[in-house]
This record gives sequence, C-alpha cells and structure tokens, in this order.
Amino acid sequence: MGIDQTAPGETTEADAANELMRLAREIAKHNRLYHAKDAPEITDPEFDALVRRNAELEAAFPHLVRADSPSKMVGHEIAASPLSKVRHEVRMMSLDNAFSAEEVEEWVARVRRFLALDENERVAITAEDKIDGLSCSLRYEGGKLVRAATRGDGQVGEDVTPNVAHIADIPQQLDGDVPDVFEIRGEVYMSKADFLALNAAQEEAGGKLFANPRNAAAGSLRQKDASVTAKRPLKFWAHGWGAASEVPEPTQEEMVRRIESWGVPVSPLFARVHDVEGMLAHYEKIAAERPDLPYEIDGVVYKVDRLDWQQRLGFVAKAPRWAQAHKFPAEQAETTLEAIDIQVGRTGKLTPVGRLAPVLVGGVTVTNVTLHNRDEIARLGVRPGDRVVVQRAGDVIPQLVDNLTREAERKPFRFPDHCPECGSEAVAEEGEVDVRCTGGLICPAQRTERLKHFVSRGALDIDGLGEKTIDQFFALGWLESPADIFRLHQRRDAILALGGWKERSVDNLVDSIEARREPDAARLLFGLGIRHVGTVTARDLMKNFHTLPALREAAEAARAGDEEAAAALISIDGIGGAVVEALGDFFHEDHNKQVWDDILSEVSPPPYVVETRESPVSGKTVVFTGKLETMSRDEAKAQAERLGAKASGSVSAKTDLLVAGPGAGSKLKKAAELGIEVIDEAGWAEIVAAAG
Ligand SMILES: NC(=O)c1ccc[n+]([C@@H]2O[C@H](COP(=O)([O-])OP(=O)(O)OC[C@H]3O[C@@H](n4cnc5c(N)ncnc54)[C@H](O)[C@@H]3O)[C@@H](O)[C@H]2O)c1
Ligand SMILES: [Zn+2]
Repeated sequence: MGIDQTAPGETTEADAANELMRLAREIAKHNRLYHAKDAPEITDPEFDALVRRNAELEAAFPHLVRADSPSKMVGHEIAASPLSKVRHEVRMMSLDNAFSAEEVEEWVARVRRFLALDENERVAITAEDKIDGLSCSLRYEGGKLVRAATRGDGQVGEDVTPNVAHIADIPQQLDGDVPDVFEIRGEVYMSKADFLALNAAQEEAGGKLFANPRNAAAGSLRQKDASVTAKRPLKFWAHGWGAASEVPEPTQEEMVRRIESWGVPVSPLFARVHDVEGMLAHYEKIAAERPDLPYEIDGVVYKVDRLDWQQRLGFVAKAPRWAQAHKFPAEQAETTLEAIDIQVGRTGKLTPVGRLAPVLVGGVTVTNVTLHNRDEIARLGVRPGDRVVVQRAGDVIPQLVDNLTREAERKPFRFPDHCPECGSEAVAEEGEVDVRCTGGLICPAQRTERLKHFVSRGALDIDGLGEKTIDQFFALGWLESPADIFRLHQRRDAILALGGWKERSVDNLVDSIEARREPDAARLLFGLGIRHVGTVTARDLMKNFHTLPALREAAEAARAGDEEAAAALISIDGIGGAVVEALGDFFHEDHNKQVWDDILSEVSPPPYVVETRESPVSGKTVVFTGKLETMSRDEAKAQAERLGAKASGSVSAKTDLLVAGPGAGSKLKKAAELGIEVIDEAGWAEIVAAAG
C-alpha cells in the first residue's frame, strides 16, 4: 500500500482511523513475512516508514489507537512455527527509534524528567552498535546452557536449543561466578561475507535466497532440523539479559563486562558516555566505521547505565523507556513537482498536496507529498514544474525539503481564495495559518467528509457504506445527515435501480446499518465529530454520564453558567476546558441540535457501562499534588496506571485518593472538605511496593 502522505495533523479522524486500520493489517503482514517467514517483500526503511506513519497518527489521534496496534506488538506471533514454544519469564522487548540528534536529545530530556533529576545530576548512557540479527535468549542454570529461545512475539518464542549448539560464540558452560539462573540476551547474526557466500551457494543449488543478513541468520537458526543450522556460519553477541536470580552489578556497563567475562562476546564498539554530545560523538564514530564492519548494523543503541534507574523507567507498550535506538538516516531524492492539488477536509480545511513525478526515496516510490498549508508553499516558493528535493528520513511522511528552481521563471502558485469544492470563500482566521472553506453545511466536501467520519471504523463502523457510495448517495440527496443512513432501507428499490447493485449487496448494506440501531454511545458521540471529542474523550465522557441525554444536559448547563455542571465535566480525567467549551458550542447550534435529535430518533444506544477490574487501587481515581520528592509527576501517573488506577488532575467528588507532597495547597484543602482520603508520597510508595 502507499503511505498516505497527508500530515497527521491534517488528516481527518475518519481518514486516520481507516489508515490506522490499513496500517495495522499491512504491518502485521510484513511482520509475518519478515519474522516468521524470513522473506520480507519490502525494504526495512519502507517498513520503518509504515511504523513511523502509524506512530505519528497515533500521536495525533491518541484515542484512535487500536487494540491490535502495531505499536504494541513485538515481532510476530509464532503459532505456525514447527519449533516448540517457550514462554519467556521476562518479556523480550523491541526498541523505540530516534532518527535525529533532536530526537536523541528529547529522549534524554524525557528520561531526566521522568526520573525528576536535578540539573547537575549526570546520566551515564551506554552506546553500542545496533546489529542486524535476531534476538535470542540463552538461559543458563548453574552456568550451564539449558535453553535457547527466539523472541517470537516477545512473550512466547521458539525453542532453538539444539540449533545454538552449533554456534561457537555461544558457550554451553559459562566461566566464573555465574548466578543460579541467568538469561543472556543478544543477537544471533551472520557476517556480510558469510551472507554473500550463503546466497551464492543457495543460488547455485537453486535454493531460497535471503533478502539480507538478518533474514539469513533468522532462517538459518529457526530450523526444525538443527543439522541445517550446523552448516550455517552463525555468530552471536550479547547486549542484555532477561530473567536472573541475581543481577550482580549496578550498571549496564559493568553487567555487559561481567557477561563478557563469562565467555560471551559483546559489541567491540560498546562505550559509556556522559551526555548527549558523548552519545552523538559515539554515533558518528560508529557511523564512520559502519562500511568497514564485517557485519550489518542499522543504528546505535543507547541505554541508561544505572540499573536502578532502568527499573524505575520501566516500559511503555513494547519497548523500554530506558533504551533508544538511533537509526542511521535515510535518503533524499530529486524530482519534479507536477501539480499542487487542494483537498477539503471535514472541518473545511484546505490542504495542499504536491503531486510528484514518481521517485524512489529510501527504497519507496513517492508520488505525493503534503505541503501542509499556504505558508509552507510560500516558504519553499514552490510552483508546479519546479525541481524539488524529497526526503524520507525514517520519517514516514516524505517531506519536500528544498526547491532547486526557486529562481527560475515561472508563475507563482496562487493559493485559492475560494473552496475548490463549493466555491465559497476560503479564508484564514486572524492569526491562523490554515485556510478554511466558509461554506459550512453548503460545502459538499465537508458534509460528505462528516458522513464518512460517522460510518468510519472508530465511530459507527458501518460496513459496506464506503466513500464512493456516500459520495453517490449524497449527490442524489439521500444523505442529508447521519440519521438518513438509517432511512436508506426505504430506498431499497431506488438503490437497485441505480445499477451496479445486486439484491444481495443492498441487503448486506441494509443489514450492516440495521446492526447499528443500538450503537455504542461513545462511538456514536465520537461519530458526531464534535471538536476535540476523539474516541478516548468520548469514552471518558460516557463513562461518567452513561447516556447521551445526560451528557447533553451537563454540557448545556455548563454553557449556561452552571458551575457545578462545569466542574463535573472538568473533573473527568482527560477532559479539559477545550472539550467542555466545544461541547457547549456544539449544543448551542440549532443545526447540531437537529442532527442530534434526528439521529437519536433513529438509534437507541444502551446506557454506557464499564467493567472494572479487581485490585487494591484499580478503578480508583488518584490525584497527585504538591512536590513529589522521589519521582516526577509522569512517573507517579505511570505507576497509578500500572496499578489500574486513574490519575486525574483535579480533585472532585469522584476522587478516591489524594497523594499530597509538600506545598500542596488548594487541592489538599478541597480533598479535606470532601472527606477524601489523603496520603503522602511514602504512603503511595507503600501501595506501589505492596502491589509488587
Ligand atoms: N522489511 C520488512 O518487511 C520488515 C518487517 C518487519 C520488521 N522489519 C525490520 O525489523 C526491524 C524491527 O524489528 P524489531 O521489532 O526487532 O526492532 P529492531 O530490530 O529495530 O529493534 C529491537 C531489537 O534490536 C536488537 N538489538 C540489536 N542490537 C542491540 C543492542 N545493542 N542492544 C539492544 N538491542 C539490540 C534486539 O534484538 C531488539 O529486539 C526494523 O529494522 C524493521 O525495518 C522489516
Ligand atoms: Zn467548500
């Protein structure tokens, strides 16, 4: 699939939801081809581009993150593997990526913030090459190798114990003083020379060719018949560990040296540095050596050196917070900007899209590039016909970074002052860069985009009502508002008369619409496309109000100046002033009220209820206030989430527990008034410790 090149900020929610769905499928497919079959169909930068696009969309639309999001998955499920399965005692993780010095700097800053470090406290970081092999976990008991397993999906891997017996770098018995149980984790890899030789031999024998050394290593290791592995020149080095009865050293560096002393190779380019400059200098050094290294690498891995800090930093989704991969940059390419098209979104925003003569950048054919807005076009001075430089640095979204013919004679591009869809005036509000169509409801683009949003996956998720069908029915005047979707069954004959529709497909369409007569209230709310109300916000609202009329009542009361109603809204975790205002504005418009009443006359969402999990603070709402001494606010919130509690920013009748540090003020007072339980940071630490 091509990557949608609209900037995440400019994508409509419906488009984002659809794209996230496609990305989840696409990424799962390539993960399977790559990790399970060792036969990728696309290049790594191309794959990384998909992952990055997914991450960017998820960052722009956190409420659209899917249960099967690729950002939560490691590797690939190994259900179909012929090898036996091994459940990892400690999960095997992936790594988050940085693609620029700025992102590396940001990561270090995030680490510092999370740990609430003093300005003059130094954070030692280890840096080593990121070798392109496959992860392997080697379990030693009493110093003796008892099990080797691949990463698999992170939880369950494949047993490759007989296979690693043929890898000389992997000792069957460790030397020296080794903890009772110790899992060494590292990378099984194949050198560049061995990879080329293997492929040459495979070609001669008419066998399978491998795309790269990593796939060759994986394909060679994951063999049912270990005698095949024996013929393949595999190597190994260690970069970490998993389950351990004891971790004998306090830092990453000392542990790596300790593992080395037991007789296991580690990266020859391993170093410990003390600041961002040191990290970047080591990165440059490794980048310079890269072409001459006997094995493939694709970046540098940084890790926080202190293990107690690693512990505190913990994990997010599928990667540790305490480590980061700094990937080598991807390419740039030159091409011609053939045209600039204008797209109109659900909110009327005019987005310019550059159409390019197709060009391969970092292994991907790029044909479109977002130009963001009027100012960006002016900044680049681009006009159709210009030669331009396109870049895809691990970045999913190709960027237009330079205009090579800025000076050449050509008519400057005039950004439209009228909507290309409805002809209404298009203007930028004072202080805004975005130009919007002022047509509102007369603008067909905005209206159809809203309908498309309403039926999209994150909203009502109506199958069979695709974009083309919506455009067509809309043009026929059949879809004035979402409620009309539920009246389409009355047009059965008319739809059939359109041609192109079979009885069966009309029945299917009607069935999938009828299946939504009792929709999930949060999805319905999301589908109405109220500003700032994404899926998560919609759910948060419904969790508290249970029914849509109750929510509307609160929103209208808040807008009319009822402070209690406003406070009830604001105190919901995740709900800020912007949401409350947007809700008020929404219900202030007559047209919106009509749309709302109309849809609720067609559908009946059951009251929204949420199941709660059992555990001491789970399901409880916790507020942190005052100065926390041993951790940052983020860390505290992360702890609460880990315990299944909700961390909220303000105290209300819904608050169950207030954790107050020194300097706590109004929140503490309010909690006392409301009779809410108050504990100090040490009390909180006890709860966390008790939960394990
Ligand atoms: N082309 C495709 O179709 C396709 C499909 C899936 C994945 N991929 C590629 O696979 C990679 C993603 O897979 P991933 O989830 O394994 O992530 P990753 O390989 O980018 O990073 C995580 C892994 O890096 C390894 N690693 C190497 N050196 C390390 C070191 N010094 N310290 C710690 N870990 C080190 C570890 O095994 C760890 O599991 C990307 O490069 C991606 O492009 C490609
Ligand atoms: Zn318009």
